[in-house]
Amino acid sequence: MSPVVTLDRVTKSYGELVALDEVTLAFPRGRFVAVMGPSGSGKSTMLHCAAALDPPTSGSVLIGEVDVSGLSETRRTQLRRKHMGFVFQSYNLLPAITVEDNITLPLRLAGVRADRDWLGELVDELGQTVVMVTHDPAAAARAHDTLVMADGKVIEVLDAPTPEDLAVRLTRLTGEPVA
Ligand SMILES: Nc1ncnc2c1ncn2[C@@H]1O[C@H](COP(=O)(O)OP(=O)(O)OP(=O)(O)O)[C@@H](O)[C@H]1O
Repeated sequence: MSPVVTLDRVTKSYGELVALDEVTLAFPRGRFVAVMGPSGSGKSTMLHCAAALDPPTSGSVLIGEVDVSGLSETRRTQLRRKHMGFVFQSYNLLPAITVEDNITLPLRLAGVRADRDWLGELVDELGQTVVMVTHDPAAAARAHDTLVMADGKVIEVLDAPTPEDLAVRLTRLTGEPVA
């Protein structure tokens, strides 16, 4: 069963730049959550902190009961391999293997065989949590909830928005029409 991921006042700074600004939120078990927002709003930074890829500058990240913010790189890697699957934008995918294999790669690196019959039913049947960063309102509208980010903050949490709702909100934020 996938754990709930909780961010409590998580800030990530790169020098003077505050990429993530005191973000507090929870990714509940069994939810499919989309993350939208203008380029540079902090979507990837938030996801990297939530998935224990990067440690926050301040605040805490809990994966289940475990506070991962102060863990060593080695411990974070062990935790990721057990609990997380990743599909990055194309530059980070391994092109020779399938999407399914990309998702289960961390599990297999940890020496665990993924049961093929379980894959796909992940969210609805097994309570897996899926977080998807996208610029596509139609893709985000397939999620249960959509987080909208701007300037390192989560400015809205929308419950089952339509693609049109999302396009209007993003156009307001970016000043450019969203397809
Ligand atoms: N490793 C880094 N070093 C310095 N600045 C960074 C680093 N990673 C991200 N940033 C900065 O942090 C801010 C947030 O970046 P982030 O990649 O999280 O935005 P994003 O919303 O995912 O953008 P995009 O939609 O373009 O992928 C940006 O100003 C970015 O330049």
